[in-house]
Parts: sequence; structure tokens; C-alpha cells
Amino acid sequence: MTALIIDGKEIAKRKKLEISLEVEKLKESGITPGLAVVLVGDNQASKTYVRSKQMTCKELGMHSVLIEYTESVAEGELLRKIAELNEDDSIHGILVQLPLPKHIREMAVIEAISPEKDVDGFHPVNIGRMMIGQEAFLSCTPFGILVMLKESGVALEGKHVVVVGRSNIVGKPVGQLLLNENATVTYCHSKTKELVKHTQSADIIIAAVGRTGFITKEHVKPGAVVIDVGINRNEEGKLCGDVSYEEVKDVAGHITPVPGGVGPMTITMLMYNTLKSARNALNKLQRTNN
Ligand SMILES: NC(=O)C1=CN([C@@H]2O[C@H](COP(=O)(O)OP(=O)(O)OC[C@H]3O[C@@H](n4cnc5c(N)ncnc54)[C@H](OP(=O)(O)O)[C@@H]3O)[C@@H](O)[C@H]2O)C=CC1
Ligand SMILES: Nc1nc(=O)c2c([nH]1)NC[C@@H]1CN(c3ccc(C(=O)N[C@@H](CCC(=O)O)C(=O)O)cc3)C=[N+]21
Repeated sequence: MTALIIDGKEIAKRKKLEISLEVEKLKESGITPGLAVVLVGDNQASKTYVRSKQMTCKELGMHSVLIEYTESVAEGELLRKIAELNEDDSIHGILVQLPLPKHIREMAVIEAISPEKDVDGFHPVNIGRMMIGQEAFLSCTPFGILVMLKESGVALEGKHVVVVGRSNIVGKPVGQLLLNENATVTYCHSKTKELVKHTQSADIIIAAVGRTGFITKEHVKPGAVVIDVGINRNEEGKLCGDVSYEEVKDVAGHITPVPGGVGPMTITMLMYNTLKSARNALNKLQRTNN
């Protein structure tokens, strides 16, 4: 048996079409969704992601601006720029590409972004709102994973989800989001004992470890759904996931590839969040005009 491939690129394409139609409608009401991307330093991977985000904005009819700084930029300067973008009515989403240089406090930067423009869903206010089931911007990667699972007809209620990884931007929020969908969630991390025992009991494995080929067929119960979040480069510079795809695909029921899996969904949900923020801005405008 070989697993069904969850084609993130294809699902992303469908979602992007839906978003572009909504963007058109919003433009008729006089608002063009705008995304500001802040890039610090010249990390090659970050540059590639940022370019891809901008291209997608263009493709969907959105407005985008790129603000670039050298590696040595002072934290204060970054914070001032964010304050300015918070006040800019043409900007509905602000994204500061991570990671940032060590002399800049990542949390201070994230907290400086207005929660209303936090389309990454990284601000403590949005994280907190998501945790208690309130309306919030959902972090793009977890949100993308949720949409992929739903679009593939994978039931979540009562299912055992094992998340490997507990970062604030992937592991923790994806577990919380799936808990909100009534899954039973286990988090594993570098201090977890007998990891294989946990993953073998999973109906759904979310691999967000950051190590090439970390999840092997021994980790996977036959028929389980395997979501590969990893974006790693091997020695030859090839893009690799956290899952040993070739062997796991013969055991799993569903699997996501890398590239073409979670990555394209992440960017798509960023566009969705920016559209949503622009819609919120229009509603606010209409309320004050009435
Ligand atoms: N597709 C996409 O859109 C995105 C992909 N990514 C990719 O996803 C991967 C994970 O990213 P991110 O969450 O930011 O990474 P982090 O490095 O922040 O977190 C990695 C997590 O894996 C855990 N871990 C490390 N080693 C082991 C081990 N041996 N056993 C069990 N757990 C372990 C760590 O545990 P501990 O907490 O104990 O240290 C940590 O919680 C990366 O490859 C990244 O590039 C990231 C964002 C978006
Ligand atoms: N503030 C912030 N927000 C982020 O969302 C954010 C970030 N910082 N820092 C880095 C990570 C990583 N990330 C990816 C997004 C898309 C792909 C993606 O589209 N990948 C393609 C391949 C791209 C390629 O070929 O290089 C794929 O998997 O098919 C990958 C990774 C967002 N991140």
C-alpha cells in the first residue's frame, strides 16, 4: 500500500483562486489589501521566502512593500518602522521575517506589531485568543496544516495527534489548533522519552523538528496521516523534509511531500490573513461612517 499524497501546492492553488476573487470584490469597495514585509540581513533562505511572498501578493492582486535593513540595524529603528506601519492605512498586514539577528529581541519586535495587523499570528494577543477559542489571526503554518487536513477529508475529532516539536511558531500552535478541533494531542520534544512509543500510537503525526529524515517508518503506525513541516537543506543543497518520505510513504495512509506540501499552504494562509485584515479595516471604516 502506498500513501495518498496530500498535494499542498494544488490545495494552495484552489485557495489562492478563492482569495483573488475576494480581493477583487474588496477592491470594488475601495480597499486593496496591503502586506508589508520587513527583512533584516541577507540570509539567502529568508530572501527566497520573502520574494515568494511578494510574488504571491502580486499574483492575487494585493499590494506589497518590502522594507530591507542591513544585519546591523538597531532594534529601535526596527521598532520605529513597525510603529509607522501600524499607523499606515494602506498596510493591513505586517510580517517581520524570522529569524532576526541576535542583538534584536524577537519578542519585542513581535509585540510591537499591532495585533490587528499581525497576519503571522505570532503576537501574544492572537496566540492567547486562539487558545481560548476566540476570533484571532491563526499562525500561517498551523492554519495551513488544518486546511490541508480538512480539504483531504481527514477527520480530526477524537483522533490522536502527536506533534513532534514545540516551537512557538509551529509545534505549540498546531497542537492547540487541532485540540480546538477535538483531537487528543500529545506534544513531543527533545526531552521526550521513548518517542517512538508515542508516535506509533498516533493517528496523525505532525513533524516539526528541523532535522532531515527524522521520522522513519518505525515511528509510523500503518495508515497514519503524516504531515511534514520540515524545510531543511541537505549537503547537496536539496530541500528535504523532517520525514524519510521514501520509506514512510509505504506505511502511512496520507503523507505530505517536501517541497509542495506545507510550505505553499503557509504562504497562502498569509494571503488569507492579509485579506481578512483588510476586510476588518473596511468594516471598521463603514461602522465609523454610519
Ligand atoms: N513549511 C513551513 O511553512 C515552515 C517550515 N518550518 C520548518 O519546520 C521545522 C521546524 O521549525 P521550528 O518549529 O521553527 O524549529 P525549532 O528549531 O524552533 O523547533 C524544533 C523542535 O524540535 C524539537 N526537537 C529537536 N530535536 C528533537 C529530537 N531529537 N526529538 C524530539 N524533538 C526534537 C525541539 O525540542 P526542544 O523544544 O526540546 O528543543 C523543538 O521543540 C524546520 O525545518 C523549519 O525550517 C518552519 C516554519 C514554517
Ligand atoms: N515571520 C515569519 N513568518 C513565516 O511564516 C516564516 C518566517 N518568518 N521565517 C521562516 C519560516 C519558513 N517559512 C516558509 C514558508 C514557505 C515555504 C515554501 O513555500 N516552501 C516551498 C519551497 C520553497 C523553495 O523551493 O525553497 C515548498 O515547501 O514547496 C517554506 C518555508 C515561513 N516562515
